[in-house]
Amino acid sequence: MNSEKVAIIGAGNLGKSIIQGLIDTKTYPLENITATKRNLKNLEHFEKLGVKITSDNSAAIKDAELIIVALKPHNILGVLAELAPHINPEKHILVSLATGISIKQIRESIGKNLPIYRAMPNTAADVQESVTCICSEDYNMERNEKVKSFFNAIGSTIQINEDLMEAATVIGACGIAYVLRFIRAMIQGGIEIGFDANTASKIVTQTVKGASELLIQREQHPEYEIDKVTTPKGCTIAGLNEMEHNGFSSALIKGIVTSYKKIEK
Ligand SMILES: NC(=O)C1=CN([C@@H]2O[C@H](COP(=O)(O)OP(=O)(O)OC[C@H]3O[C@@H](n4cnc5c(N)ncnc54)[C@H](OP(=O)(O)O)[C@@H]3O)[C@@H](O)[C@H]2O)C=CC1
Ligand SMILES: O=C(O)[C@@H]1CCC=N1
Repeated sequence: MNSEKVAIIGAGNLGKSIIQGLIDTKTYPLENITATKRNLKNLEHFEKLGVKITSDNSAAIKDAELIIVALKPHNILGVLAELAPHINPEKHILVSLATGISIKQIRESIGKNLPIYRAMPNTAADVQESVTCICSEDYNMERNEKVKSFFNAIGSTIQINEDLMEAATVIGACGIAYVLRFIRAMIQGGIEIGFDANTASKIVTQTVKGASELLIQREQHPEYEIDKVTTPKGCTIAGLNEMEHNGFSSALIKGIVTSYKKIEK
């Protein structure tokens, strides 16, 4: 069990996924986690399990060491400026999850020289399968470990440079939505060729998991595994080529680049 207290400021979609993941791993005592948002209604189920909830951000960070800020990019700087008088640079470690907001902007809005990290997890935190990219200008090993250990509790972590945080947002965080849309399309195809939705979903989700595990465990290039499936003159290559003629890979790459350009830097 990790002993430090954690405040999660702005527990919306992402914040709640993280809290759910932490609850299931039991890596932090639940009474050491405080979650905030203005309307507390949909955090009440966490409170019943022992997580503290409040609308008072300054009260939430009072005893906390780790401050995880899961606010939207449009209001994070304003909320942090309000919170600044309550931030103690000797005690607090601040981790922002906000897309496109730099460490420099955060430091300027707080006006204090505290350790600031940016982290980009994804909503698979809910089931401890997030990959979280982390960057900081903090070279303190102990604090680095604390931040890494927080996100390792809900999946795995990768240390990157800040200039790659937007790219990490696109392939790691937006990536969940791209993959889910791909899965939905496969299920729809499965229904059209004969399966009921439930059975198609079971086959497709396990197939996606299996394909991922092949790459994760064997560390192979996707095309190496694709070659094993594509029988010459067979049905796989016929289908794959038809997908490519219709712009499958191109559509994905264009979508990724469009998402990337959409992030204001
Ligand atoms: N969703 C995702 O998959 C990912 C999101 N991100 C980033 O994480 C951040 C959060 O995204 P997401 O969870 O989707 O957004 P949400 O809008 O779902 O969550 C933000 C939460 O902040 C709360 N909030 C707003 N103002 C305040 C305030 N003054 N004090 C306390 N809480 C406040 C809101 O609740 P209320 O109105 O009740 O206060 C809301 O639930 C964003 O910056 C996003 O870019 C990063 C990776 C993945
Ligand atoms: O769509 C968005 O802007 C946020 C960033 C990553 C996931 N959701």
